[in-house]
Amino acid sequence: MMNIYNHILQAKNDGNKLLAVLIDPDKFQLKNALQFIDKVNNSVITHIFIGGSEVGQNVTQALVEVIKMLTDLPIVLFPGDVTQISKDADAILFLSLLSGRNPDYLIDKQVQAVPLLEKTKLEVISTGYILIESGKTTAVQRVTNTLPLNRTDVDAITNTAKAGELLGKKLIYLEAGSGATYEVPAEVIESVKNKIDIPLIVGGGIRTKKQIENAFIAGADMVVIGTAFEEDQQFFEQLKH
Ligand SMILES: CC(C)=CCC/C(C)=C/CC/C(C)=C/CC/C(C)=C/COP(=O)(O)OP(=O)(O)O
Ligand SMILES: O=P(O)(O)OC[C@@H](O)CO
Ligand SMILES: [Mg+2]
Repeated sequence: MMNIYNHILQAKNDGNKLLAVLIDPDKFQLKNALQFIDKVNNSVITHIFIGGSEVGQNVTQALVEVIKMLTDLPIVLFPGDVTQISKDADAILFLSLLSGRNPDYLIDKQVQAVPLLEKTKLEVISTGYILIESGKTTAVQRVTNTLPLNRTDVDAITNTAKAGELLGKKLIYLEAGSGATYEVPAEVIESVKNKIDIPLIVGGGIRTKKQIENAFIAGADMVVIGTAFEEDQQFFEQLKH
């Protein structure tokens, strides 16, 4: 099987858009796994992301083990902390929070992660993570004690993304934050897309098919959705037509 990053790169080059469901171990009930993952398997979803800002110890490992039994889709860790590293996932977004100025989330968590990653075969995907102001204080902002970038400051966001690419990041992730009031603006996505060559992921506050399409049209290669699937499983149906 092609590795996960190369598959994302190929999809980007072929113009095949990708859609990830974000499962937050903090909220997901294991007893619902069979029914939920069955819906995921029968949808247009291409990736399963697992992560959260505030997740208890060992919860992620148990969740990954169960989900892995239920799907052939790639399982990608999207961790808020080193405690969310599970050897049974396929890959990990190795995030550095480029929008903030908190050294813990720029480099320290990553250093702490190294001995844990060395015990796994996880594919490590270096990702520049950029939090964008979205109408309310999000969990990422609270946990990291950083400020998001102003959603109207397109230049600052674009330059941050470009700096990430120049630093060698393999992906850029524009994040409005889970449950965001406003998703990442299309003009921000467009501007970043025009400046970088690496794949672009966009997430936070996307709740309709139209918003997904708008993000793709603006230039997102992958969209990530958590809340809309959590709160309304009819959303799987809406995506079919
Ligand atoms: C390097 C390793 C292994 C860990 C640190 C990784 C870094 C720098 C993370 C950045 C900051 C962070 C807290 C990211 C979390 C991203 C995430 C999974 C968000 C998902 O949503 P939640 O923030 O949990 O939303 P809810 O409020 O809906 O629960
Ligand atoms: O829960 P939602 O608002 O879909 O956001 C998920 C987001 O954190 C992924 O980037
Ligand atoms: Mg959470």
